[in-house]
This record gives sequence, structure tokens and C-alpha cells, in this order.
Amino acid sequence: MRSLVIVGATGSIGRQAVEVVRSSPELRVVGLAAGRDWRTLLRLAEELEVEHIALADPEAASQAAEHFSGRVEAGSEGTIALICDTACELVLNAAVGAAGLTATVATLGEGIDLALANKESLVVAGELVTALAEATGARIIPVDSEHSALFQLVRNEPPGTIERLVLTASGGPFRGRRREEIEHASVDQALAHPTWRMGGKITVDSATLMNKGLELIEAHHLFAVPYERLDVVIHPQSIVHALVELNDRALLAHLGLPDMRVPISYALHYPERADVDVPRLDLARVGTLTFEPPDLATFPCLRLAREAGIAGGSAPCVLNAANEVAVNAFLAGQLPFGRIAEVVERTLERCPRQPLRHFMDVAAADAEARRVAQELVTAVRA
Ligand SMILES: NC(=O)C1=CN([C@@H]2O[C@H](COP(=O)(O)OP(=O)(O)OC[C@H]3O[C@@H](n4cnc5c(N)ncnc54)[C@H](OP(=O)(O)O)[C@@H]3O)[C@@H](O)[C@H]2O)C=CC1
Ligand SMILES: CC(=O)[C@@H](O)[C@H](O)COP(=O)(O)O
Ligand SMILES: [Mn+2]
Repeated sequence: MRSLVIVGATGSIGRQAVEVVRSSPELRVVGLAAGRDWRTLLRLAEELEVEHIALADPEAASQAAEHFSGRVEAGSEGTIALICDTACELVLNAAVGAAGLTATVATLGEGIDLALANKESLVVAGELVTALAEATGARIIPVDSEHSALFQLVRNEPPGTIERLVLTASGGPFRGRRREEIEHASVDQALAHPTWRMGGKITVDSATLMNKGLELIEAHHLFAVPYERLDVVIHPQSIVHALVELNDRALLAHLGLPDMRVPISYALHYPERADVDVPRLDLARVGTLTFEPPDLATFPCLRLAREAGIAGGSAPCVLNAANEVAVNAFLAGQLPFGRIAEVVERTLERCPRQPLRHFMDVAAADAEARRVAQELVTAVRA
């Protein structure tokens, strides 16, 4: 039996993780954390008989405390306390955004294995995060579908045989459209992802292709592969999740229906595999799998992310912070879809690259980039 804390339990990944737990006798949840949705968190805690929870939002935490007989932690310190005090063996980090870095650092710092959905942790502080894991011996098991696929593909290959990692991208709802056609796309259009059902922020990132840019940086840190050996190919069916090219030019691919319960289950049971109650992939029924290059002119976020990754230091952190501000503004109806990339690009120009020597440097770079990006968003609105 493996004891598990789920951070971001009320979200898309968190709720699917609970589904996996429900059908797994191997997993026992001992702690749950979320941002502010205390009602859902209490419902989950009751169902899973969890006595220790945390809410990042202090107001939500005090509401929860009035209705919960167990222990309620508040704020980001509360998430840390939950992770440190529950004596869990594994943490699933399914929080959204750079705010998820707190749980990542607390988990790895305690030497606890981390099932990582929160890709932003690796984007904003990849070197520091992987160094911390190395120092404490904790393992990072990716949950992101492409990285889970790569993790499984590279596992048994001898050292020196892997030449290239390829991430697939659905292309999002605006694949095949020209830039001027999507400049004023609505929130509903951006949220209409063709293949995956996910939270709002990542769904918008898929529509701008920033998601694939963040995933390039995530892959760079997870697999220690330089950017020139990381590729993206558009694959609208989302059946092939990733490919690995070997030195003999063989390409290994990982296939499956687009269902996050599969990579979640893999990460939570690793290194074992458990049965997952999802439909079988019937390739004859799928019929056609297609691939095309990404359109970098229409979707500049992918180029910006690659450039920020190559620049290193604070650049990926600035990219991420600006993107979070811009995506939130878009979702709130305060920024046109077509200006998201522009806010990110201008913020990168105005926040010179700094070295990130400590997590405190990450927090400072993140805060400054948010300030600059917010100014740019306000200027667009004026
Ligand atoms: N959804 C998917 O299929 C995939 C998601 N991912 C990644 O997984 C992460 C989660 O995505 P998704 O589930 O879609 O997002 P959702 O928006 O659906 O859920 C986000 C979760 O994060 C919680 N949260 C917000 N702020 C904090 C905080 N400060 N501390 C703790 N928890 C917090 C929210 O709590 P509350 O609701 O209470 O505010 C919620 O539980 C993202 O990094 C995303 O990129 C990766 C691959 C696929
Ligand atoms: C399910 C998952 O892993 C997402 O990150 C997915 O990759 C999003 O789809 P896109 O390929 O459109 O970005
Ligand atoms: Mn992904």
C-alpha cells in the first residue's frame, strides 16, 4: 500500500487521480490540497477518509475549518506542512501554474517521490528542481502525457543510443488557421480543445502552442537532452504521445487514447503497472494518423518558449509568469487572444536574463515578470 498526497486535488488531473485511486487497492490517500475550492476538497476528503487537508487560499481554509473535523492547513506554508507531516511516500503535484513550485520543492526537499503534472515547476526552476531531487534521492515521475510516454520509451535504452526526443502536439482548436483569423478568438473557441478535456489554463496554452513550448523545457530538464535534439510534431489525433529516435534511426512511439488516467496511473504505481479501466485503442477504427510541422508564424509562443529555454537562467521563468498573466487576462475578457504572445515577448524583452542560483531568485524573477506583464496587459486595455 502506497500513501499518497494529492496537491491540486479539485482540478482536472486531481479528480482523475481520485478516479485512479478509487479502483486501486495499492493506493491510500493521506492528504489533499487545493487552491480555494474548499467544498469540493471536503467532499473528496470525506469520500477518501482523509483527515489532513490544505488550502492555499487562507479564506477558503477558514471556511473549510468550520465544516471539517480533521486538520486544515492554510496558505502555501500549509501545503508544505501537509506534505511534511503526513509521512507520505508519494506526492502527486497537480496544481496549476508556478504556484505549484512550492509543493514540488517541499516534496523533493523531504526526499519524497514526486508524480509531477505541474510542468510549470520544471519550466520556472528546472535546474534547481532537478538538483534538489538528485541531492535528496527523490524521484520525479512525469504525469504529463508526452513526458510519461518518453519516460517509458527511454527506460530500457542503453546509454548513448538516444538521438532525439519528439513531442506530439494536437495543434489545438486553431490548427490550420491564419494569425489574423484567430486574433480575436473567443474564450469558448480557445477552450474547445479537439482531443483532451483539461483545466482552463492549459487548454488556452494548447490553443497558443505555449503548452508545447513549456513541454519542450519540461523535457529538457526531465531527460537532460539539449534543445537541438528536442522536436515537436503536430499530430491532430493525439494517439501517438511521443517518439524517441535512436542511433540506428529506429523511431519508438508510445500510443494510447487521449485519457490522462493512463499516465496518472502509471506515475502513481511506478515502477509497477496497474489495470486501468479505459477503452482499448482500436487502430483499425482510428484508421488514419497524420503528422505535420508546427506553424510558428501563427503560433509564436512555441518559438518564444524554445528561445527562452535555450537562453536559460530566468528567461523560462519570465516566459511562464508573463504567459500566466496574459492567459488569465484573456480568460477574464481583458486581452485579445492574439495579444497573448505579444505580452510574453515584450515581457521577455523588458526583463533581462538573470542567473537563478536559489529558489529566492526564482520568486524575484517571477514577481518582476508578473508586474511587467500586468502593465503591458493594462496598456492594451487602455
Ligand atoms: N488537465 C490535464 O489533462 C493536464 C494537465 N497538466 C498539468 O497539470 C497541472 C494541473 O492542470 P489541470 O488539472 O488541468 O488544472 P485545473 O485548473 O483543472 O486544476 C488546478 C488545480 O490546482 C489547484 N491550485 C491552484 N492554485 C493552487 C495552489 N497555490 N496550491 C495548491 N493547489 C492549487 C486548484 O485548486 P482550486 O480549484 O481549489 O482553486 C486545482 O485543484 C497544470 O500544471 C497542467 O499544465 C499536464 C498534462 C495534462
Ligand atoms: C494531456 C496533455 O498531456 C496535455 O499537455 C496535452 O498535451 C495538451 O494538448 P496539446 O498537444 O494540444 O498541447
Ligand atoms: Mn502534455
